[in-house]
Amino acid sequence: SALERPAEVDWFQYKLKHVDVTSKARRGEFVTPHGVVQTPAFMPVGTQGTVKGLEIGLVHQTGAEMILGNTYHLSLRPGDDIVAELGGLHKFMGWHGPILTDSGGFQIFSLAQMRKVTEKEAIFQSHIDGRKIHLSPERSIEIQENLGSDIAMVLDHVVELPNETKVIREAMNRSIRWAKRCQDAATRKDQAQFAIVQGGLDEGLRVECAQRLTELEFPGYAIGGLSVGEPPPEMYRILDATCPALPTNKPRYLMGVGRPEDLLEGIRRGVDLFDCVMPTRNGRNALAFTDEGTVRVRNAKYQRDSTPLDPKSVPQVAGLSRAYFRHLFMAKEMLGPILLSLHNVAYYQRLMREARQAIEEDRFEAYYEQKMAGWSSGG
Ligand SMILES: CNc1nc2cc(C(=O)NN)ccc2[nH]1
Repeated sequence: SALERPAEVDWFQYKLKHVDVTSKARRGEFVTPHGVVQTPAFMPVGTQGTVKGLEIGLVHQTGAEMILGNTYHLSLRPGDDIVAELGGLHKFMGWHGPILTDSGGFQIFSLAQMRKVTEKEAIFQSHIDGRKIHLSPERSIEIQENLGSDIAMVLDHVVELPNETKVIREAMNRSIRWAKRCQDAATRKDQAQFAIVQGGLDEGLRVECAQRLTELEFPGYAIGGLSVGEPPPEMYRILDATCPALPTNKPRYLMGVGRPEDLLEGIRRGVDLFDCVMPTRNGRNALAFTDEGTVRVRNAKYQRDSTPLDPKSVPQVAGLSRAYFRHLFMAKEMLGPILLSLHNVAYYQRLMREARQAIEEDRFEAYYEQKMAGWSSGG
């Protein structure tokens, strides 16, 4: 209702609240029509209108404030027209907080078969039934407006790495032209578009791309085309070059990242927002994140281990033994993937809460050192 929705005038204004004196870590917040997002923040991925394995109330319990939906998947099934007819994605999945939808650019590169990219659009075959799909900047925005997300990502041309500089530059230039076309295609005032910086692992291209997209004055900026197999230090090198080239009064979103250590490495370089399938995908595959590193709960050494997986986890998990988790996965019980996905998403949210607190108290570097030491301790 109007009572709960923040005033329109505040929508999508990023407020930089504090910069940690020991690093480039930022504490901020931004307002969307479905609520405020405290940053740094991690978005659980809800690809097909569900954060896999988690009833939506559990997603809320973890402390997540914004979730991600995939344009490519939802447009194929059930269809963005059907979601629109049923009141939009918030109502469809029962999540009434902020939603960010990606544009499909990454799925073209990572998922679809027989793809062809022209100046007009990307053409590819559905991975569900092989149907030919045309995805243009205009169509991507139309889908995201049908879904009714609060933040829509522009459609960009993601190319695989490593690649020739000429190919990366041409894809980057096309992505900038497509970003403008997305801006021109917008019809909803209650949806903001974030631009996406591309440019491969070339610092010069990344800075040029960031500058040219900044001139188009988007409310937020993503750094895309990373975490696609490059060594982590290469990703950090690109962040070192790209973050300073982006406006300080707009959110910075690192797409598809990452492991807990990648989140802290991103935050200390000035990144505000993350999304990644790792907490849920690894949860389904019996891998738990803890302050002492990852725990493969199927490992035989846990067969008689009465110790809790993580005493600081959510109540549903904190009292259960490692032996019980091993049993659930060995017995292929559904509860295994469900509880470990819940634990991992809650772990990522606790990490973000601790990071926000550390930035406010100007001790982020010390917090970073302490977490890195714990993760490499092999607990
Ligand atoms: C898991 N790695 C990973 N890299 C990504 C890059 C993009 C991107 O550039 N979209 N335009 C999106 C999601 C990603 N996930």
